[in-house]
Amino acid sequence: MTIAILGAGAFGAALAATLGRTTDVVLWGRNQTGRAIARLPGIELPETVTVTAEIADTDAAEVLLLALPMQTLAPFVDTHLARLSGRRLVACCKGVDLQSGLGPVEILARAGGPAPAVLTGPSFAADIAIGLPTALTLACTDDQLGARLQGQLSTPTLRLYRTTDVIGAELGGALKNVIAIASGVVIGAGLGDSARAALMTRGYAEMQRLALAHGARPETLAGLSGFGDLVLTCTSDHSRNFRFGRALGQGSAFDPTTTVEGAATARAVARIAREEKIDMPISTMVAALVDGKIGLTDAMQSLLSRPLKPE
Ligand SMILES: NC(=O)C1=CN([C@@H]2O[C@H](COP(=O)(O)OP(=O)(O)OC[C@H]3O[C@@H](n4cnc5c(N)ncnc54)[C@H](O)[C@@H]3O)[C@@H](O)[C@H]2O)C=CC1
Ligand SMILES: O=C(CO)COP(=O)(O)O
Repeated sequence: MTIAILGAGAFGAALAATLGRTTDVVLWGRNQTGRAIARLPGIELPETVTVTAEIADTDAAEVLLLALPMQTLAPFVDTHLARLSGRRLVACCKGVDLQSGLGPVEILARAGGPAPAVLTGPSFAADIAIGLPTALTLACTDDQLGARLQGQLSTPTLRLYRTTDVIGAELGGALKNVIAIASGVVIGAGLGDSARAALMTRGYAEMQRLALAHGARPETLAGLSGFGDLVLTCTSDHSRNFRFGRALGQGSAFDPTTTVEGAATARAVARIAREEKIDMPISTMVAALVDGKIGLTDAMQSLLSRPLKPE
């Protein structure tokens, strides 16, 4: 069997590195030259991985993993619709499309193939690539297909759990990035670990509020794709979302070419919360901070002065 990975960034390359230990992989990057991966330096891909800049090389693969930044997914699918049509697709991105408010699986469904899946959960690319133990969620509404993918995409060090709750898995992965930015802000502004714990907990409450309103199951939010990834991303210096928030909190510069999924997703979530009247104070504040519509002091004041209420 051959698996194709579209997107030779950090996550795509990490998946290629681990999947290449058990199967043939084609890793496609739009500007890829040679085998070195710019976004994941120092990783040597196994011989089973073909690295290419020619997208037609992915045409024979049984499964296609799309490891692209969320805001590029919809235009990518539209551009390559004929090529993706009817294929077995797995989204490997975390976020909400700013333009449409859709998650990655609904966007992949445009290609009209078997039920698309999403692979999400707590994992840093660098950890997966060097074979450190990692557990992720594979979500697919078709459980038979999900079970097949679970087997095909698990490796000795990458353990996949399965669910049919696609909405819950997608929203957990999208929303935790927004809360990770907020956690970074708290740490960057010197507010301390206690404040971060409070923020993560209240952030988790608002993740659940939005996800359950959209039909997610609570146990999915409590699993790897929700709680698990929230913990990882809010507490680790390896997270780009956390580091971006920390730079905001410190008032320091941040490399604008870094992929920070939570920034656009915060804007999308703030809009959804407003339209659907769902109380999402932290995500709304992150969107305002990212867009420079509010300063740090006002943001903190506004969160701390909310009416007291039962937990
Ligand atoms: N890096 C990590 O540790 C993890 C990342 N993810 C998710 O994976 C997704 C991708 O992130 P990374 O690989 O980390 O980002 P990255 O910044 O390392 O790489 C993104 C790649 O996408 C390519 N790309 C951008 N726009 C494109 C387009 N229009 N067409 C084709 N290629 C395009 C870039 O050239 C780059 O190679 C994100 O949604 C992220 O949340 C998920 C788990 C772990
Ligand atoms: O999603 C991730 C970990 O699960 C990667 O986090 P960052 O995108 O914040 O680096």
